[in-house]
Amino acid sequence: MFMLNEIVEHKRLEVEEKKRNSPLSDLQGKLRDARPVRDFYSALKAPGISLIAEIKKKSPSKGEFPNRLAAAELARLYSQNGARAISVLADEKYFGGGAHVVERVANDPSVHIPVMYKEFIIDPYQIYEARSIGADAVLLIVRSIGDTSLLTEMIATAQDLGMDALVECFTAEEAAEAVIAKARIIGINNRDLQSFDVDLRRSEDIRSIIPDTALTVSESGLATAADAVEAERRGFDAILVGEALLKSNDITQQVRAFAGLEVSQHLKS
Ligand SMILES: O=P(O)(O)OC[C@@H](O)[C@@H](O)c1c[nH]c2ccccc12
Repeated sequence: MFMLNEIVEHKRLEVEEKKRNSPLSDLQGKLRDARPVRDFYSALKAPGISLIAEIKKKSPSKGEFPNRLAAAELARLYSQNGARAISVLADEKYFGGGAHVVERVANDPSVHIPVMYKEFIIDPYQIYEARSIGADAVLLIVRSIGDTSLLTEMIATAQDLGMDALVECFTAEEAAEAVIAKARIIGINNRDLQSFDVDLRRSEDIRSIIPDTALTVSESGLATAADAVEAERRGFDAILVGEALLKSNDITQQVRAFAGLEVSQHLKS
């Protein structure tokens, strides 16, 4: 079975269990006490390429990442070195994250940049969960939602709660669907979640069909700061980077390089 299908099937069971343990009405009650929303859209729109730095322990394609820092420490390091937003994996089984990890990062007093709840969202319930634990944005994967009217409803739900949605696509058809569903931020995943192949060029072709009214994010497989410069040159507003930061033995330096704060050695001369 393709990996994305397997994850989504498992997610349905998880969401049913979460709903039994804390019904939607409980989450709605918690919304009042959630920390105020930080503006993800404006963070990405700021001049220059915006780095969304990711926190995850492992992934189905890469296994465990060597980094040993706790999530909140990583988040502080990201935010102090030029990242404009943080993406935290909420999925536990496949990515080693969890809602509690998102909650810890989003409520850390030293983290001042917006936090995205990175999850395989298939039910509006998860969007309420994201806000109730202090997240500022959610990821919506067109392929796992699989229905334009549900996608439209979920984008609206996120916005009603004051959050933004990063709507992720793999193909031109999915990008067109995101536009129809009124996505304001559209991510193009360079890695196919079924085959795991990374193709940075394909995302440029897809980007060209997205109107300028939406912000665009190049996601996955960016390996060096030169890839960030290239994404900017191709007109992307932001990049989403995980592995290249998490496996670096100088994370501070690597974050600064992707954020455009350091000129890399070979460009200096
Ligand atoms: O670690 P990378 O290759 O820099 O990729 C980060 C991010 O784009 C990737 O984790 C991702 C993008 N979309 C997803 C959807 C689900 C899980 C993971 C992802």
